Amino acid sequence: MRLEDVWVRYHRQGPWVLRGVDVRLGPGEVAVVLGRNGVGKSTLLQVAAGVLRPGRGRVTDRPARVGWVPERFPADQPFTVARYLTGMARVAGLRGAAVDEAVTSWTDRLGLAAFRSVRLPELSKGTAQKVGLAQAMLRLPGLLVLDEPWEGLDAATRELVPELIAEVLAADGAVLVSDHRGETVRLPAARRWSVADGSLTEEAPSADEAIAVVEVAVPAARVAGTVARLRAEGHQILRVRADTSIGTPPARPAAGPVRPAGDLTPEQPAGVEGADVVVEPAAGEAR
Ligand SMILES: Nc1ncnc2c1ncn2[C@@H]1O[C@H](COP(=O)(O)OP(=O)(O)OP(=O)(O)O)[C@@H](O)[C@H]1O
Repeated sequence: MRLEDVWVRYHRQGPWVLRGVDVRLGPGEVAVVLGRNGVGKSTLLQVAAGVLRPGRGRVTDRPARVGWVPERFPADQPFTVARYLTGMARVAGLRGAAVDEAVTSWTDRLGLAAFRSVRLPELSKGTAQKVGLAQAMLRLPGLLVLDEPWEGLDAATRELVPELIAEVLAADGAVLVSDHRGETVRLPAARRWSVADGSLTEEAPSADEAIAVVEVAVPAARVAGTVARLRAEGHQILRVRADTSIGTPPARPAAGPVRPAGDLTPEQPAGVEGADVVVEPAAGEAR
């Protein structure tokens, strides 16, 4: 997705909140939008999500499926949690049994099972925020936009946010997230975009730290999950390769043909006995 020379103001004669923002976010990338209160972070996110049209400029290559989680979930709607999420699943294009499956699985995962028949206006702010997260994830989005997602959430759900982000990234989606609480230390691999005076600047990763490469061996069946988790923790995945020379548990059944080293990608881990994941810590990570 790309923002091309994006200008935004809220009134015809009002001040420009964003002035000529030009930035690109690729598949599998996460960016954190930083800046002081009122500087325009939410404005930028709304433009990226497609809920606000820029006065000038344009957004190109936005993925078809966007998950948008506003800073405050609009809970003043006369639906129960289940009715609302069912409707949102249909809006997201799910049909038949997939609708109930998605609603059940996301309400379970976000601790909303006990609230399925509760009306939205009766929810606490934190519970309503969880409904906001659930509706964005009902169908895995190609772009997930989260405005201050940690705000008002309980500790367990705060822990879950990086996991959801990792799942979108693992499927080659992109994620944009704003943060003024410093919670995005949980996303050390994220690009950092700073908004000030209507402009966006990207903070360069610190280049003065030594980098080490760590090789990790995992069962082939767990490669995709391991890669997603390491990425979410901020590590850069350099390579995934098959390696039969590493001690294999004797009870393990013989596998199919083993691909040569270098033949695997994190997205295509199948068909090997075991695999090495070579990771490198993200720049700036404490060691
Ligand atoms: N709907 C609106 N109508 C008029 N002005 C608005 C509107 N929404 C935002 N603004 C103004 O645009 C500017 C940027 O607001 P925005 O919410 O994007 O900032 P922010 O960086 O996300 O702030 P915060 O960290 O407090 O959420 C602010 O001056 C704000 O008052």
